[in-house]
Amino acid sequence: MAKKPASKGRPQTNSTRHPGAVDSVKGRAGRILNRAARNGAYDTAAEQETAVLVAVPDKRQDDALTTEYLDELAFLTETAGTVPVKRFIQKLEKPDLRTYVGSGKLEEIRAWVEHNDASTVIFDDDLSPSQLRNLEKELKVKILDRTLLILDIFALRAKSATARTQVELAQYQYLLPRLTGLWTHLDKQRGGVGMRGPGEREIETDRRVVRDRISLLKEQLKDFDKQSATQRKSRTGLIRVALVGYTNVGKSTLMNLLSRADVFAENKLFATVDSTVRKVVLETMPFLLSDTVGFIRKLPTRLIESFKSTLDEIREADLLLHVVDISHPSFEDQIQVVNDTLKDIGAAEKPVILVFNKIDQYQTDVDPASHLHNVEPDRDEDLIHDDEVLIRPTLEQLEASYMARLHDPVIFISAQERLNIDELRAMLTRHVRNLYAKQYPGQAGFGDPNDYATNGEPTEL
Ligand SMILES: Nc1nc2c(ncn2[C@@H]2O[C@H](COP(=O)(O)OP(=O)(O)OP(=O)(O)O)[C@@H](O)[C@H]2O)c(=O)[nH]1
Ligand SMILES: [Mg+2]
Repeated sequence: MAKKPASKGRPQTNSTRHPGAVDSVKGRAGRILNRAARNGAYDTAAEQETAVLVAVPDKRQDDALTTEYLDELAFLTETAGTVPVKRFIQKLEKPDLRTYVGSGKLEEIRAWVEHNDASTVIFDDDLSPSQLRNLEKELKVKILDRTLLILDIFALRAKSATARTQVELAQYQYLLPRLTGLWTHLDKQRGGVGMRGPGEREIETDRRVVRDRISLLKEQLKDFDKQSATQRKSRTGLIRVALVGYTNVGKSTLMNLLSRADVFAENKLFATVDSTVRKVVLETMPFLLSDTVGFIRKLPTRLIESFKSTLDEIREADLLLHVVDISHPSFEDQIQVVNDTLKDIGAAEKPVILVFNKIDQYQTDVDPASHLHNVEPDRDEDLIHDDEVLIRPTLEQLEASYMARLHDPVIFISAQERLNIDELRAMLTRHVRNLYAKQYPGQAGFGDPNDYATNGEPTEL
């Protein structure tokens, strides 16, 4: 039996957050999207829901890694306001082309879902349009994949017009190839073989409506880009520093600390979707500091690209503060994901300070499955041992090895407990000063805080 989730006190989410489904796309396309949302096909948070998590690791994938990936999926699920209750794992050479898992495992999942009345099944990889359709048909509950789940959290978090437009664009781009399948499916249901429902031409018209919407959103984003480019021009003459890193590592906490700003920080994934820029003054030297959206593994490049305006903050930075949560069991993996993403967006060559955060929380033995505790394991797979702990090197050992190994400057801090913050400030000051000397030689302006009329206080830009 599944452990029933405690739903009391959990946040209730009851909106259909798919954007165009309800209010953006008019006409038949809107109605069809709307119906899809009502059917639950793309609605990720109709009410307090329970979710089954499914992973299909590569046969060679390490079991501890599978646990960590699933743990992250459970954390994402919780962040989206859904309670993960059960996990299924199937090791395969390659996911099944038709239904992602094999037919035996699919039957197991179906039986469990039916017996326990779960409302959603979430897959840890992206599903193809036909996999999504087949799984919906077989399991008869809402099917989500990783991208859709992340998009849903983005939609929940995005506040600024730019961020909302970026999320909406990403959602439509995700949806477009899936519409064809969805409609064919609905049409078939209605008319059966040889049905004379809406013909190809009509479907094509509907798809065009969605494509038009995508073009419109792209145009809007271009306007936003122009505005922010103008804004950025007015800020020339100042060195730009960007906080980057995996999601939930403490970027916003550090931003608040360094700039005395009030940026939303929370123990949830993707607390920050909008980027924030502040002017910070250290030892009378001003510079710009921006807080950005966190990265995560398996984020499709297409999705990253719709966040272009946000990522421009990173691309145009003179220095990156790469924040790492050293207390996380897979922090090294996370560093790699961030470096790969930086490469993807063309920001790999920038100077970096590697900031290892959360040293207060560092333990030598860690549980790699903190979010999976109330999630019933897959009994058929002997992969996850709940009492499994990882034994790690001491913080001193790690510090020594990272200091020796990396070319980039490294610092170990706790933003929350304010450990080593003065050292970080000093390091940052040194680097920013050098950048000024290099980029604005002969310009001594930053020595006088009055030049910038900030009175030493951070300014919202
Ligand atoms: N123990 C500990 N917790 C920290 C530290 N720094 C931040 N946190 C916590 O970690 C969580 C995430 O912090 P955020 O500052 O929101 O992280 P972020 O990198 O901005 O996250 P996203 O915007 O979601 O990508 C919050 O609950 C913080 O309170 C630290 O030094 N030690
Ligand atoms: Mg943040």
